[in-house]
Amino acid sequence: MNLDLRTMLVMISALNLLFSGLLALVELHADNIRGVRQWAIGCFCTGLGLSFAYTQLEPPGHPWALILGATFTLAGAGFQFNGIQLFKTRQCNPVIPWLLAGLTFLQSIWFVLFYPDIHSRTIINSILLCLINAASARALFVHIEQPLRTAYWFTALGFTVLTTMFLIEAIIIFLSPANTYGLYSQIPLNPVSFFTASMAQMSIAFGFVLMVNYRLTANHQKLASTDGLTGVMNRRSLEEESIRLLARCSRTDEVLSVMMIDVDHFKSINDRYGHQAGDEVLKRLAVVAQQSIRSNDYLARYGGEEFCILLPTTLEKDAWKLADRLRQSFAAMSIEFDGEVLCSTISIGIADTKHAGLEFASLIVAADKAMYRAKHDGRNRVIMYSVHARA
Ligand SMILES: Nc1nc2c(ncn2[C@@H]2O[C@H](COP(=O)(O)OP(=O)(O)OP(=O)(O)O)[C@@H](O)[C@H]2O)c(=O)[nH]1
Repeated sequence: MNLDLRTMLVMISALNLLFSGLLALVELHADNIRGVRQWAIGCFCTGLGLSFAYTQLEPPGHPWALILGATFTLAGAGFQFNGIQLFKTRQCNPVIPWLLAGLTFLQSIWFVLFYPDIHSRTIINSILLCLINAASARALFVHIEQPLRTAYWFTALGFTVLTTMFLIEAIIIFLSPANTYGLYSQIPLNPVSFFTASMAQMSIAFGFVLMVNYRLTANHQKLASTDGLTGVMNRRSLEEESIRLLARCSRTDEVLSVMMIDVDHFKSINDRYGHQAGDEVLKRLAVVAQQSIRSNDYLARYGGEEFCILLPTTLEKDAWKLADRLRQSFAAMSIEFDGEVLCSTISIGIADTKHAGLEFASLIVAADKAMYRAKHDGRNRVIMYSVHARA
């Protein structure tokens, strides 16, 4: 197969410029997702660098095209690395692309203008590209939740191919006799490395878009399953979770408890201190409740001033102890709002699968019954369905 270097170089530089435009468009609408701008700049620099390199395919190329081609390509790889760090919400060092560009610029000037040596120049460039691409691959080969992991690893694969390719290139050029390597020389290394780099660059750009897409999907899923005021799960996702947990209970004979929590006289808090003060009480209750439960329990805002907690592998009487601790912590709390100090209490009803059955609806009805019994008995207390509320 006779691969034409010029066509490949034109294609890959045009694709990189196109991807930079695409990523710039993605950036416009990817609110809160950091790093996309760096990737757009990175692709632009790489595209520009490769366009300069193109002019070298017909000797004699202009020395400044050589120098600028390498400089922009290295800067592009640096911007891509920084974009990954920002995407991962890590600190990034803005100096990295400039440092890589500066180093490449200086060594290229030296080995092009003052001491022409294509071998040393290409080896140094290949080593720098190998290192920065290895750093990008390393940053992406991490264990994170799916489906983002697929996108990370797909992109990391592109960087790994580039790393390996530049390493092999550096070794081959190092071992080859002087004056036998050139961008335009007819050696098998050039078409192979051009083709591999083109494929890798393309998969990296696709990988970036995939990463943004999966991050946006995850953000939307989180928004759809979270209560906007308190940040805990909403009723819909609690119901989804309950289906899974109750199916496990029926398979394994495990027990599950449900806790319904309702703020006492909440209407009068709203009426006396205002709706925002009421919101603050709900937020503080969510925080205390979250701190009181285990990592495998589920807290959700069930509606208005009502919260619900699912407690897997917990009997009613054990849930009672936890609920009473939560009731006491909340009652002891003073909530400052707008110069006023508010105190509030909660009533809690508890039911478990042993007494109320394996249907989510029947568990909620039972826990609600217990909670209304707590209200009826004077509020600020915890009632178990099996003991006091079963009629
Ligand atoms: N601030 C605020 N108030 C809410 C929210 N959702 C519901 N409410 C209010 O919560 C109040 C609930 O009042 P009620 O159902 O009468 O109950 P209560 O006053 O807590 O009385 P008991 O439950 O019997 O102790 C209503 O006034 C609702 O408007 C919310 O998100 N924020």
